[in-house]
Amino acid sequence: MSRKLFGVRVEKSKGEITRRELLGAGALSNDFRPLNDGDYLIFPVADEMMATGEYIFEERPKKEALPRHELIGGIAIMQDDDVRSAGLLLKSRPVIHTVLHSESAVQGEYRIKEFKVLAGKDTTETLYVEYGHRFLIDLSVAYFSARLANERQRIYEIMDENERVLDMFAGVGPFPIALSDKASVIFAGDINPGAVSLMQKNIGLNKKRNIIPMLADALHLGNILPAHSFDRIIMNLPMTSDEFLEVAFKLCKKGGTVHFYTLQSEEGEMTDTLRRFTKGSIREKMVRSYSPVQHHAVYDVCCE
Ligand SMILES: C[S@@+](CC[C@H](N)C(=O)[O-])C[C@H]1O[C@@H](n2cnc3c(N)ncnc32)[C@H](O)[C@@H]1O
Repeated sequence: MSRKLFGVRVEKSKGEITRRELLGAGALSNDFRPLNDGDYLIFPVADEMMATGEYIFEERPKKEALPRHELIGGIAIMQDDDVRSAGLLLKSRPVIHTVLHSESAVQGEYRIKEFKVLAGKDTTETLYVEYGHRFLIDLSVAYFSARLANERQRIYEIMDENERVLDMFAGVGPFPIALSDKASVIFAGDINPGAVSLMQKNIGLNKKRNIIPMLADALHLGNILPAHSFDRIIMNLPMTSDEFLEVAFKLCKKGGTVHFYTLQSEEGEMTDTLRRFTKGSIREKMVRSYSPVQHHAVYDVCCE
């Protein structure tokens, strides 16, 4: 829309300084575009006293607020089934190639969501980069969330060199790949063949030589791997990881650490359960809020 407004006409060489002065004085009508007039610029102003005349200005197009979304590589995931907002999101950043609507919560043994394509390329695959590591992700095949990126980095930072690590629910391999530079070896199991296949590709993509991917039910790991042989064990299956605690503490060395992830409503909810397995220290930390009544927590548990 165009409108007749007061304006200040200045030489182009003085354009930037004038713009800043008008902005600083609160006089610039920023909803309208400045006019280009040969060697001059004309800024729209609210104050007649400052004006050099009246001019016709074009209104700037209003930026629409983008819908809430989670970004994984080139895929934006929206909670709402809204095709129009998905179109805005797709155009907002060149990196976004697909906008999905998550039609379900994480579900089933493989912890996968159902997705519908709202805009862009018809795919659930993308390439995601986290702290310099690259991951092939296929959200319809295996679980992945970028929200634990800082948590993976936290564990990397507290680790010692040459640790033996076990990830019992490794998915496409984000924890093993994030930790591999410090570890001597990482055993990484998952029950989902699709996740293990992507994990193998991700190990190759990041040229890691010390990760052993395993297609395995974590319940059987106590029969496959030597007892008390790991310095650090990752248990990221928040809904049901308590069912695997016996196996984890059988495999953890004395003095080693189990990182136990869970969904809970109150702080300390799992402390008594964990106390059954160790006399060592139990430290709890909130990872992120999950729903109005639950949060994702991690317990760093020392095996004694
Ligand atoms: C919440 S996801 C976490 C994946 C990965 N750690 C991450 O952060 O992206 C849990 C994973 O556990 C796997 N899983 C579920 N039950 C399992 C079991 N009994 N044994 C091994 N893996 C299992 C699922 O297939 C899924 O990939």
